[in-house]
Amino acid sequence: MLPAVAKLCCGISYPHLRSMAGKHNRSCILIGIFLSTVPVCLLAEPKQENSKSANEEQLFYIQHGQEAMRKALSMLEDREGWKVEIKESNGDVICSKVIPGSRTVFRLEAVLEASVDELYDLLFVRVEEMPRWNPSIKHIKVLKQVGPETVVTHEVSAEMAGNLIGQRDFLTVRHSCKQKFGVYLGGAAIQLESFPPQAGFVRAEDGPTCIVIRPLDKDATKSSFTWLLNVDIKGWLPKSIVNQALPQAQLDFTRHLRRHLSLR
Ligand SMILES: CC(C)CCC[C@@H](C)[C@H]1CC[C@H]2[C@@H]3CC=C4C[C@@H](O)CC[C@]4(C)[C@H]3CC[C@]12C
Repeated sequence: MLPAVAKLCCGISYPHLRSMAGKHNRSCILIGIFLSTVPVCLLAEPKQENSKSANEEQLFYIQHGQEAMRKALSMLEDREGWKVEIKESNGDVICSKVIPGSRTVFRLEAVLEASVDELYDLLFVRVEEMPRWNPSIKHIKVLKQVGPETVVTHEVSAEMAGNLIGQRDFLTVRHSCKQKFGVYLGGAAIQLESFPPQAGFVRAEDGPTCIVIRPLDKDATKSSFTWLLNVDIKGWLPKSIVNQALPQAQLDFTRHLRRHLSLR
């Protein structure tokens, strides 16, 4: 349905987008169309030439990542049913929504003083360096680099005083898509036989999740940052505690990111 709508829009009212799409190569052809404030993203199937050269395993990761991004974007696109949870004085807003299966997801919207490229670099390309500037994250390792747009990562959250939840680890496929209108970072948990849950850690499951970064002003020194946090942190915990800790984790993340940006 969504791709059909998007194709229709490209063909009829966005011919420049259609011609642009042809200029993008690789598996990641994504067209964000601003039907509302959140884009509808169209992900093309990986191209034939690509699938021939990439082995099946790589294709599996790419498709898993693309699928996560597509699902997360369609959650963001649905403007119904969001409840404002937190409004910060700096303009950051977090909304929540209960999705089928009774999990609560959180959407943070913020404006960051950095270009889309800078944020892409910090949050995707140099993801392993994140624990250096974000004390909520203990460790991030890229386990597999599946082409320039897709990675498999292992993350460990930091132990925090006063945090009732405790450390978690995550195994995630992260897929990125960089295009003229901004950057999309999608992800979803995966399981790897070669990387089973570690003793002493509760393996949490991230995703389908997505971060959308778009340029705000003409000189592109500011970007809008929309982050759908959709995580099953596992373990036996009261929902009330989890649903308080997660938006707090988003605020902390954004605070650390801003501080890091201010030190450049
Ligand atoms: C115990 C609970 C409360 C802690 C939850 C910690 C969560 C919020 C942390 C742990 C690992 C973190 C992720 C680590 C890596 C990335 C990849 C990057 O491209 C975007 C941010 C993102 C996706 C982080 C988002 C926040 C994250 C999921």
